[in-house]
Amino acid sequence: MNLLHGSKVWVEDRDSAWLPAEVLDSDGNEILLLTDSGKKVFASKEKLFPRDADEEEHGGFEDMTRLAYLNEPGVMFNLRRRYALNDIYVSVCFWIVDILIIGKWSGHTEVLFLGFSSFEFLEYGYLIVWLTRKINSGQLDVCMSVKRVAETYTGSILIAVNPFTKLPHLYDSHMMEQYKGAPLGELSPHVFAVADASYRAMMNEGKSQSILVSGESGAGKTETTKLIMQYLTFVGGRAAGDDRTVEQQVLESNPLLEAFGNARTVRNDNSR
Ligand SMILES: Nc1ncnc2c1ncn2[C@@H]1O[C@H](COP(=O)(O)OP(=O)(O)OP(=O)(O)O)[C@@H](O)[C@H]1O
Repeated sequence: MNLLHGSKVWVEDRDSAWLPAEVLDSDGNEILLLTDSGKKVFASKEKLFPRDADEEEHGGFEDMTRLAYLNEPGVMFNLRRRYALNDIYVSVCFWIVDILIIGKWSGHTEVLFLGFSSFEFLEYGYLIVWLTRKINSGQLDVCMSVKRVAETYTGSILIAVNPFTKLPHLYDSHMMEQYKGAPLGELSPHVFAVADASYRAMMNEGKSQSILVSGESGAGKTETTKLIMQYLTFVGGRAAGDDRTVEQQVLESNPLLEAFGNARTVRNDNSR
């Protein structure tokens, strides 16, 4: 990592977890930093993370893979910025980026067609590393052209930050209508987008789908699952021969769900 005078970094802090800071002096074993709050602190090189100060200007990225540095403080800061605007959902999208490379090897023109995951591509400058390795090992003499030819969507993780407050505008019928049939990634990240994608996959492929909702106690798993069920009842309609709507049927099963395994935890007094 570049630690010249003026380099932007993240430094660990006991109260705020991470603080934005700038390098003042990197000559000694310990790096001297000036935090954004005006404090001078020393920190060892291994404990610092690079920071892109330009990204701090706007309200955060919907897709975390757009961050210049996908490190812990960068991710936390992005979530915090979006949370401050009541944008509680953020996605981490995976794409396969297809790259066409034209190069020369032993006087012959070589055309290579390669697929990189968006993570490799964005986080590690993987392509540069890969090309350098090819050239160093004599597998490529000259690289003449590199072109990004296609991007294929492969999967997505949705991160939800518990708002601990009611945000009805996020879940009303207008919102459900918007996400109905919209390709994943076209609209802002949302639990309805994930529910819709799995519903479409089930209908189109005729196969069962799974949505994994994971998090610590009190993170919002039960609320998220209820929202998924609400959305599925909205798009699912009613089974032939049953007068009850799917929504009625699911809601009728809720007291049963709630009757099992209720146990208060330190993080959640409504744990189940
Ligand atoms: N999307 C949301 N909107 C508003 N409030 C929420 C949301 N998600 C969670 N909450 C709040 O957080 C509380 C805890 O959420 P929830 O019961 O879903 O957690 P959990 O992950 O299921 O916890 P446990 O593992 O302990 O059962 C809820 O009672 C609710 O007040």
